[in-house]
Formats: sequence, C-alpha cells, structure tokens
Amino acid sequence: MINSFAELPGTLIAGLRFLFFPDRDFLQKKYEDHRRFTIIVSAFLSVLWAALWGWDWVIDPVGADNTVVLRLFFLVALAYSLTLYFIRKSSSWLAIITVVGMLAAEANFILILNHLDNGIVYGLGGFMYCMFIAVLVFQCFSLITNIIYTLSATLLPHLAGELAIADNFQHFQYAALIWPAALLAIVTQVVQSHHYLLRYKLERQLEALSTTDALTGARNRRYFIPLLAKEIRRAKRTGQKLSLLMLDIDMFKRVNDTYGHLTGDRVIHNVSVIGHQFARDIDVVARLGGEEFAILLTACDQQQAVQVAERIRSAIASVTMYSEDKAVFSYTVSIGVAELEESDKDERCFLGRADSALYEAKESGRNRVVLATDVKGVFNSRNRALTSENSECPES
Ligand SMILES: Nc1nc2c(ncn2[C@@H]2O[C@H](COP(=O)(O)OP(=O)(O)OP(=O)(O)O)[C@@H](O)[C@H]2O)c(=O)[nH]1
Repeated sequence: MINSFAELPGTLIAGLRFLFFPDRDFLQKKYEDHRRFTIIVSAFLSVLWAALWGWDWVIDPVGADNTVVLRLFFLVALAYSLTLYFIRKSSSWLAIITVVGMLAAEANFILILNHLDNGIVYGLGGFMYCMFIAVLVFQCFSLITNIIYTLSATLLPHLAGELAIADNFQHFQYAALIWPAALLAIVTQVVQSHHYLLRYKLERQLEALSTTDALTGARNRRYFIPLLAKEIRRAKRTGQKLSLLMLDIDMFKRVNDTYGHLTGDRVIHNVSVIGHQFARDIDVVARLGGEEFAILLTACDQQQAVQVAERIRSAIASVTMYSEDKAVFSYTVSIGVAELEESDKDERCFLGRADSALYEAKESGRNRVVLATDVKGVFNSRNRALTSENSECPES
C-alpha cells in the first residue's frame, strides 16, 4: 500500500525489481491466471494466420500459389494450444518453447513475403502484429520473457534482411515503423505486469487475512480443516506418521468472569504463543474457535506427540499471567492426542478421536494430556460439529 506520493518511486522500483526477478509462486499464479487466455489467443492466431492466405492472394494471386503450404504451417500453433491445455505447471522450458515457436512463425511469415510481389512492404503490418501478440500471448509468462520475445521479434527481420533471407528488406523503413511499436509493446507489458503484481499482492493479503485468526495470528479453521484433509491423504499415501493435538483452556469461562474478556483474550493469545514455541516449522497451530486449538504434527508418532503436548501443557501451567487490574493468576489446558490410523476415513474421524481424548482429559480432572488410544468405550466428542452424523468413524 502506498501511503504518500514520496513513496511512489521506491515502491515502483521495488515492484519492477520483483517483476524482473520474480519468485516461483508468482510465476505459477501468473501462468494459472492467464493460461486459458493464451490458449484461446494462440488458437485464434493460428487459424487467422493460416486464413490470411486470402491477403496473399489479394496482393499477388500468382505468388499466393506458393504460399499455401507455408500458411498451413501456422496451424501447428493449434497443437501448441492443445499442449498448453494439459500443462498446468509453469516452467522456463515452456516459456523458451513459446518464444522459439513464435519466432519460427515470424520467420515463416518472412518466407511467405518473399513469394509475393512487394511482399516485404505489404508485410510491415504483419510485423506489427508480432508486437501486439507479445502483449497477448506472453501474459502468462514472466516480464523478462515478454521483453526477450519482443526484442527478438523486432530484430529477426533485420537479421533476415542482413543475411539476404528477406528479399528487398528496407532496414530504415522497417525500423521507423516497427521499433516504436516494439517500444510501446514493452511499456504496455511493464504496466500490465505491474498491475498484475498489485493484484497478486492483494490476493495474497486477502488469502492471509481469511486464513489467519485475528486475535492470535494462528491459522484459523477455514485454513486448517482442508489442510488436515490434504495431510491425511498425503500421510496415507506415503505411510508417514501424522499426529493431532486438540487443546482447550480449562475453566476459561471463569477466567473471563473473574478477570474480564480483555484478559481472557490475552490468555488465548498466550496459548497460541506457547503452542508455536513448541511446534516445528512444518507443524501447524490453528485456533479452531473460542478457547480451542488444534496442532497438527507432521512426521510425528503418538509417543512424540504426547511429549510435545506434555511440554505445552506444563509450559502453560507454569506461566504467570496478570489481569488488567494487575491480579496474578495462572491457567491450565487439557490436551487430547491422536495419531492417524488407517481406520480414520477422513479428517472428521481423526479430529473426532483427538476430540474424544480431549473430552476424557476434561472428564478426568483437566490439566492433563490423554492419548486417543487410551480412551475406551463410547465415542465422546465435545465438539459434535467436528464429527458429522453421517461420518462412518469407528467407535474408539
Ligand atoms: N475472552 C474471550 N473469551 C472467549 C472467546 N471465545 C470464546 N470465549 C469464551 O470461552 C468460554 C468457554 O467456556 P466453556 O465452553 O463453558 O468452557 P470452559 O469454561 O473453558 O470449561 P471447560 O472447557 O469445561 O474446562 C465462554 O465463556 C466464551 O464466552 C474469545 O475470543 N475471547
């Protein structure tokens, strides 16, 4: 966000630096957002360029007999469109293939013009096309790819003229018309890419806001539940251990009633801070709502998970808190621990087992850690919303 006009140059320079050296995530998102557009444009151009044989015929009906086959070559771009339809991952190879393919199309165009009377003069408009095309087709690639293509496409006819591949090529005439168009294309690409960068940043900010809990900065339920489902699938596929802690503040209503909601909020925040302290970078701490947290421990079996839970529980129990009016108090948490089992059909079953262990921890006196496999008998969950009535989770 730009707060003052004085910040504008710095922001623009930082934006441009990023556009020239973007990260993988940005390139992938740009590709995903523009891929369909590139598929449509290249398919359209393919057919249009082939159909422009009609223009060859208008210029020179005799020469046009020799351009039919060359015109048909443009239809290869249809195969490119089709390929792009299946490739969902952006890569530098794809960008290189696109640049080379488009330059090959331009070279083909030069060969077509050679067959026509005054072809190179009539073809000047066609070279101008290449500039517009860069803006359209290359939107899904990096700015640097855009610029490399535009400059190469501008230089190629000069080179063809120098090597006598393009007949009667007039360097000055061509340069006077095409170089300003190339410059305009590059400016358009920069502005367009910068706009996209602003949109990308806003989207990322929105995403972070919508998946982060405002009070604690931890991940929220919206982020956590789909992630849990994904991690369960991954763990089942790879055979990696996955454990889950369900944590709930004990007698929290009393904290609120005695010390006020502001202090209650600080207690919730404190749980998040301590949870993060004991979690590794690959673990995810989430506030599921109210005074309830979940911590997902990847590559972690139930023994290790119990150790982590025990450390969190005792760290929280030893914290001294101060209320708004400086009263000293402490608080405790109960934690249910579950390790993913083959019988956990989905995230609701896994959460349900951790939750029933948490229920048991509360029932058996609070301020303790209970392992789901130690919970016998009727399946009890404090939080029915976690476990669907339709879910076919086995009883513990
Ligand atoms: N300060 C504050 N309180 C909250 C927030 N969200 C929920 N609460 C309170 O958390 C309390 C939860 O109380 P209960 O569900 O009865 O549980 P408890 O008092 O912790 O009792 P046990 O869980 O059985 O140990 C309620 O008083 C809610 O108002 C919040 O964001 N901030």
